[in-house]
Order: sequence, then structure tokens, then C-alpha cells
Amino acid sequence: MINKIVNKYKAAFCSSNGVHIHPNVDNGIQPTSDSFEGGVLKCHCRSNIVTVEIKGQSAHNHVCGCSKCWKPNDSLFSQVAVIPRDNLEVTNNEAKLQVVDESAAIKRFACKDCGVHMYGRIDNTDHPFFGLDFIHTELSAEKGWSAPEFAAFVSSIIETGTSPEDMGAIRKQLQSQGLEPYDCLSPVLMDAIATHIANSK
Ligand SMILES: N[C@@H](CCC(=O)N[C@@H](CSCO)C(=O)NCC(=O)O)C(=O)O
Ligand SMILES: [Zn+2]
Ligand SMILES: [Zn+2]
Repeated sequence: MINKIVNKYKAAFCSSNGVHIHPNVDNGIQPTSDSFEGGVLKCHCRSNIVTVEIKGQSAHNHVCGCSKCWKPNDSLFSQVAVIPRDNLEVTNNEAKLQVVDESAAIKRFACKDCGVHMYGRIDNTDHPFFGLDFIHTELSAEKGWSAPEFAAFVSSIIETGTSPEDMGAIRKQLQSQGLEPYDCLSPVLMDAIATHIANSK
């Protein structure tokens, strides 16, 4: 419910000031560094910060309009990428992490004080993306993370309060920022999911 009210506000904000996708997109997408070696994700608390160390580069970074991924304050979209789960380690204040929704395929571990999602993990070994963790690279000060490549679950922003009439402008804005809008994942990822299903039959 609170999500819905917040998104309604965001939609109103958009119509008067242009579409506000995500800070890392609106302020110019930063380029991927080929020599990037990882970084530390930090939650938004002022003290007792939860830190998560990531070894290596992220992959398949994208903006996501789904209702489950964590979005910074006034953004319509989340920005989310994957890394091998073995490359992630919670290095401080792990006790502050709690799972947002135990029934979700991706268990999102959020800081219980500031609400920021620190990582998402899949427990189901049959899931096509088992072995990958989901992270929000904007939580790290390091530059050079893989840049967002497309926009996923775009129509899903309607589920949390965006007016259907605003969708044309939002899709146009995404395209103008180099992010092709899809209402599920990108064709590359949808093909990977279908291949996994075909192979497991
Ligand atoms: N309309 C729904 C879509 C939610 C959804 O399927 N989200 C995807 C992508 S999240 C990262 O890209 C997913 O895999 N979800 C599994 C999960 O969240 O556990 C909505 O908006 O909620
Ligand atoms: Zn926090
Ligand atoms: Zn999502």
C-alpha cells in the first residue's frame, strides 16, 4: 500500500518534471570498466552500516520495474545486476539483515534499520538463475561496475501505482537513454531461461 502511494507521487513528479528512471541512469550511465575487480556495497544507515564485499565484475545489469526489487527514494525503477554467489560475502553487521519475503524466488536480504536490499539469493537449485546473487551496484562507491543494458518488467510499474497513460512517455525515455524496454527480461535472458527449462525436461 505504501509502495502504491509512493509510486503515485512518483508518477505525478514524472509528468511535471520528465521521467525519473533511476539516479544512475538520469545522471548519465557510467561506462563499464574492463579491469574492474569489485567493491563494497554499503547500506544507508549512518552507523552500524551493513557491508557486503563483492569480488569481481557484475553481469546483466538492468533497470527493473517489478514490485519486489529495491528502488532508491524517488525512482520508478530499481537497478539490479548479478554476480556468482561465491563472490559475495557479508563483512559487517550481518545480524541486521532480514529476508523481505520468504516466499519469493529471490530472497532479498534487507537492512532492518534503513530498508536497503543488500542482496538477493535463490535457494531453489532448479531455478534457471540458481548460483547467481542479485545486487544493486549503486550501493558501492567504486566506479566501473557493468552498466545497465536494458529495462525489464516495465509494465510492472503499473502494479505499484504508475498510470497506464504515462507508459508511452516512460518507454520513450528509457529508449532515449539507451535502455530497450521489455515487459519481462531481455531476449538473451529469456532464451537462457527457456534453454534451462528445455534441458531439464
Ligand atoms: N509483475 C511482477 C513481476 C515480478 C518478477 O517476476 N520479477 C522478476 C525479476 S526481478 C529482477 O530482474 C523475478 O524474477 N522475480 C522473482 C522474485 O522476485 O522473487 C511484479 O512486479 O511483482
Ligand atoms: Zn542500514
Ligand atoms: Zn525486479
